[in-house]
Amino acid sequence: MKREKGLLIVLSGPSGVGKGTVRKALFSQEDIELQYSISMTTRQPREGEVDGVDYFFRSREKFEQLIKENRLLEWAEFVGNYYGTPVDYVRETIESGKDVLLEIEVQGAMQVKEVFPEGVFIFLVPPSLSELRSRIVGRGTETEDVIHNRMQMAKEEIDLMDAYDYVVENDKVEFACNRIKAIVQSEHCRRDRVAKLYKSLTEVE
Ligand SMILES: Nc1ncnc2c1ncn2[C@@H]1O[C@H](COP(=O)(O)OP(=O)(O)OP(=O)(O)O)[C@@H](O)[C@H]1O
Ligand SMILES: Nc1nc2c(ncn2[C@@H]2O[C@H](COP(=O)(O)O)[C@@H](O)[C@H]2O)c(=O)[nH]1
Repeated sequence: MKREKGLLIVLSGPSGVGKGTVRKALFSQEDIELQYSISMTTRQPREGEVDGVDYFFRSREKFEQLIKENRLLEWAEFVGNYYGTPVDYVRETIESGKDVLLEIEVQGAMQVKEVFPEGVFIFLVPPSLSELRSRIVGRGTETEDVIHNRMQMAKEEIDLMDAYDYVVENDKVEFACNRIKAIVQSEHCRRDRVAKLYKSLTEVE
């Protein structure tokens, strides 16, 4: 069904919970079509990460210039690096009737909520904090210092999960992916039903 406006879906959760892994699983499914909002960051690329695919990797100067020019929908400093969402892509995608997914941390998500309260806000949680630590360590991309800082941030982020519309456990990737798919499908059904009712109640006789 072609919709007038797409959904803005925000996926947050502590670093290492599996947002990227679950997102990739979601994007490989045939019964759901989402567009991914590629973020901008000042952090160094990890091995295998590609500019323009995983992130737009930019200098701090460039990032600060984009903040000044209001070209970011939201931005935040996370463990020493800037991260932000280019606004044009998000607006254009929604206006074209397609759903867009933002994978961002909580400070940024709260900024998006101010501008797009009609968004769908999903918080991904690990089965436990020790499992979260094992996942970050197992990924092998961060130093012990960074892992410590990210675990500290995780506790602060979990305190804010009440602000989200949905909390989804990432126990198994397949289960988490199916839960998110069900949320998106039910949000579509709900909004289509409200739009239909609104139309029928406001049509001139
Ligand atoms: N359900 C799961 N069970 C076990 N391991 C998982 C699960 N989901 C993800 N992982 C593993 O956890 C590690 C972190 O996953 P991922 O990089 O997707 O997390 P993230 O939330 O995107 O992290 P960041 O916010 O730091 O980018 C990866 O090694 C991934 O393979
Ligand atoms: N506020 C924003 N947070 C973002 C954005 N893109 C990614 N992120 C989040 O940052 C942390 C760290 O990411 P990593 O790739 O360095 O591990 C993680 O929680 C991401 O979800 C963004 O555009 N805005």
